[in-house]
Amino acid sequence: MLLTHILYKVPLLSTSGNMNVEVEQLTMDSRKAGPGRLFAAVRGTQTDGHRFIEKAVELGTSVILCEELPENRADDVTYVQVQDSSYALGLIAANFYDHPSKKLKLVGVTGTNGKTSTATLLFRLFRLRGYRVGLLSTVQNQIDETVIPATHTTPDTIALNELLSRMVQHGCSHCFMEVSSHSVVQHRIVGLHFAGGIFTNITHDHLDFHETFDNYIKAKKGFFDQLPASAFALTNLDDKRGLVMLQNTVAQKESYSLQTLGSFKGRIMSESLYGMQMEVDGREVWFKLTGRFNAYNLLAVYGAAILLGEDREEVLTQLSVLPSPPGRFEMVIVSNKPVGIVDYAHTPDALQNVLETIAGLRQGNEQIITVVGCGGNRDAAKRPIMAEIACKYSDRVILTSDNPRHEDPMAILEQMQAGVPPVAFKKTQTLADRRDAIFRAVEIAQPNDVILIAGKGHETYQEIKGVKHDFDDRKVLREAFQQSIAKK
Ligand SMILES: CC(=O)N[C@H]1[C@@H](OP(=O)(O)OP(=O)(O)OC[C@H]2O[C@@H](n3ccc(=O)[nH]c3=O)[C@H](O)[C@@H]2O)O[C@H](CO)[C@@H](O)[C@@H]1O[C@H](C)C(=O)N[C@@H](C)C(=O)N[C@H](CCC(=O)O)C(=O)O
Ligand SMILES: Nc1ncnc2c1ncn2[C@@H]1O[C@H](COP(=O)(O)OP(=O)(O)OP(=O)(O)O)[C@@H](O)[C@H]1O
Ligand SMILES: N[C@H](CCC[C@H](N)C(=O)O)C(=O)O
Ligand SMILES: [Mg+2]
Repeated sequence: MLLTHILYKVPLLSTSGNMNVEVEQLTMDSRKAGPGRLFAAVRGTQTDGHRFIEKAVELGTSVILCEELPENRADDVTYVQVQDSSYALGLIAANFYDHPSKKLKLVGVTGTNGKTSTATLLFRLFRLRGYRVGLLSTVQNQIDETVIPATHTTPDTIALNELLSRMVQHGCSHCFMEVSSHSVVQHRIVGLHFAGGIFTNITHDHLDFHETFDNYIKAKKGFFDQLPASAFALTNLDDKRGLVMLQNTVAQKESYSLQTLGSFKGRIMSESLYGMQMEVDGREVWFKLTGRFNAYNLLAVYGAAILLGEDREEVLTQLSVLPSPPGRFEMVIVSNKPVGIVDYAHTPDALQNVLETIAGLRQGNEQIITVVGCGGNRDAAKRPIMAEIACKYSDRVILTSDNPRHEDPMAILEQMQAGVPPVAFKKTQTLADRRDAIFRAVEIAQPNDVILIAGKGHETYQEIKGVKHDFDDRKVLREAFQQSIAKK
């Protein structure tokens, strides 16, 4: 595509060189630069892409997008100077791929917890309704049946537009995507045309990145601020910040609630570990999902489907057969063994929700045994809080490693231990090896107990010092159950 076409509506500060050059590929990584390519120099958290402009030029790159022009410029290279490279790159990527987001109905889900659950349920519901659908989520990206591994919750702006254009080529009518707060701040979603936005909730997370809770709220709100008037903005009225999100949006304001009157109203009538009965807009429905947090997810999915023009009755019937998304309250059951639950709860709020749900469904004197850890190189403030929550709701707690990444596992565990109240010392144990921790939980459990393995959900690896080792909580738990059967 011609550079001049790619730059349509991009605010430019200056340009130098041939503007009629053809661009065949976009990249923000100098290592992938080369002839026929545009390299966007983006300022990151670790380094500054501007430092690699020379490298990109050496590799024969045709066009450089940057905020500061280098002093020594190559004659055969075109330089485009903009105020903000990542913002400009959003517009450029949308132009380059010919605005795929306008050719399908794109719905974004944002919030601290529930994005994957809500987006995945919407994807499955619309597949069930016979549409061709796309999904961009933490667990995986999908174009109908084709799975494309995900590296981020929200892909970078180039990958995002490329995936959307593949969805359009495949004939997808809808795409449901997670919008992480990082993606809003890093302008990954600039230039996208949304048909709708959903807010789930906001609680403590990612303060390592956003620094203050206010910045974090602003990041989430930034998504609704950029929605067009043709879109719907569906918010959770029961969240303290639900209305703030919609304060400045020009989109059609809609809401859902379990507590007050919203556009979509729900009520839990009864629940068990295996499902729940809800009243949704006056209709009674049994869902395979359980827990108050899932009642919110289901209500958001129902609301979005109706706002997208689907039939109420049909939507509820189809929603009632959907299972939990992978690693979200996923049951691992081996005969005569305790109930195992693998859940991606990796924030204080999520852990509290899951444990409250389990505690609420307890029938008699079953014990709740929780295995939990916290990821390295991520928000450290949540570590003691998560340990405290685990102790509050569980009869036994095993503190273990999540993805230590580049941190010392024991140092993370010490920070978690700081949150264990003295009265809970006796019931708490620390085993840094996650496999050992899961086996230990099975060893101490009685047949009716519930074992919660929290934090990693669908993940199939454990990241230690930059290396991803095979690890799947569900498989390890199943192995532990089987070994305990074999021992008897
Ligand atoms: C903190 C963060 O979000 N980092 C993301 C960000 O990296 P960065 O801006 O820090 O990049 P950097 O390493 O400083 O480099 C700056 C620029 O120089 C370029 N570079 C660098 C080296 C080189 O030799 N040549 C070169 O051109 C890089 O390609 C980059 O464009 O932009 C990169 C490219 O898009 C991402 O891969 C990277 O994600 C890292 C891997 C990450 O872990 N991100 C997490 C925190 C994240 O984004 N998570 C959210 C979900 C959170 C949630 O809701 O749970 C997500 O959306 O996934
Ligand atoms: N609506 C909700 N409110 C609160 N907690 C939830 C909700 N939905 C799910 N959870 C809990 O939070 C965990 C993460 O859920 P999910 O993966 O859907 O969130 P997410 O927003 O996609 O997270 P991430 O930011 O890591 O992408 C689940 O395993 C569950 O314990
Ligand atoms: N998207 C989240 C996932 C955290 C999952 C948890 N298992 C961990 O590794 O901390 C993040 O990157 O912060
Ligand atoms: Mg997610």
